[in-house]
Amino acid sequence: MEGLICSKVPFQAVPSISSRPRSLIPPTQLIVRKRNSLSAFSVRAQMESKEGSATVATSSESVADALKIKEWEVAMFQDEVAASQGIRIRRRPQTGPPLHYVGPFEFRLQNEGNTPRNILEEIVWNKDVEVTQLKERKPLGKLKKELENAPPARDFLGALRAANERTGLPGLIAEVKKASPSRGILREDFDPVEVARSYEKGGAACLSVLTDEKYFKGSFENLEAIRNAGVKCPLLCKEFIVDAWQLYYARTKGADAVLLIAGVLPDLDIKYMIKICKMLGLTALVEVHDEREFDRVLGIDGIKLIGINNRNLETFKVDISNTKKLLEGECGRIVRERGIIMVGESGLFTPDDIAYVQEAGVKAVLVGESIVKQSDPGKGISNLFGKDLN
Ligand SMILES: O=P(O)(O)OC[C@@H](O)[C@@H](O)c1c[nH]c2ccccc12
Repeated sequence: MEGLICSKVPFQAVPSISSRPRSLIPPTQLIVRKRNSLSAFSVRAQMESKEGSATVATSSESVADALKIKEWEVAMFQDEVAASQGIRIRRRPQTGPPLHYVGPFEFRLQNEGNTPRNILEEIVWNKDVEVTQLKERKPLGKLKKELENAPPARDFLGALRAANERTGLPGLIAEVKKASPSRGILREDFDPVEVARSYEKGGAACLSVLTDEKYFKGSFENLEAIRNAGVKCPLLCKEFIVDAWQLYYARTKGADAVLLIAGVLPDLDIKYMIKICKMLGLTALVEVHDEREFDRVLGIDGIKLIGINNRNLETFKVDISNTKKLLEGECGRIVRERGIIMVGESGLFTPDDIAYVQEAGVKAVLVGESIVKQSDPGKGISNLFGKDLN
């Protein structure tokens, strides 16, 4: 199948794809290859001479091809819907449709769509592959059965509210975070259960446990171990959710809450996932980074907890004034009216930072780096708040 004979052929030069809406085709580099060992014609000729089973093979081959094309079209459509909502993250690489046959040639579209545009997109593409493989090993039916043995879901939102009322300070979601793509390794001697216990002792209301392995060096084993160690703080499964299957999985591993990132998930996905969360007893923390995401999320019923990430996950830029800016606008008025609990996320290091986001209107904060780096993470909490939370 080698023998690249032509590239940069204008898109219009290819007849059989012209029925596909042009808007779905990204800037294109067309790769046309001469088919040798498996030319469509030669295969067909061989099939015709053999008949019987060979004919079946041809038709199942074409069914598989048709399915692949459909899958590709659905994926493109999914991205188009997302883009119409201002979502820049594409759910999976746009490798183009499967190979098409034009006379003695086959072609495939190749373009910059095959390379992730930023780290968040790379993580999401990786997650898509990871989840597909996990699902094959443990289909939803099997997973649902495991729910029966899961430890009960605890009240994440209630714990944040209670902490806020008790201390007069934002309730703390303390993050069990070994590393991140932007900061590298945060804690060399990383014992997740030890860190979790220390956070609990230091007065954290809830914990966030990173479960992504590849980019954050987290794991579901960590989540499970913390839950099984008897830590009382409700646990947020900090994962890049791209598929409802992951919600069930998180629950079987002992999660009480999950993160839904508005910059990744279109409205319909968020709506659907919120419903499943409710069914499973999971609290959804819906994360936004800008006004447009905030506005979209407020158009969805049943959301009780929204996080404003001060870190742009596409560029890693951190700016805590983002929380203030977003809460000053019309969206801020709506959340106050509806009594939605707001969480200030990322980049919080000092008592002044905490006071600043509290002033902006958050009733909870999500903190990782500044406390996980301390030799005693629980002590890191009192340094962060400027007082002992107990
Ligand atoms: O370590 P920090 O700057 O205190 O940030 C914690 C948390 O907000 C951050 O880890 C985070 C917020 N949203 C996310 C989404 C995915 C991965 C990580 C995150």
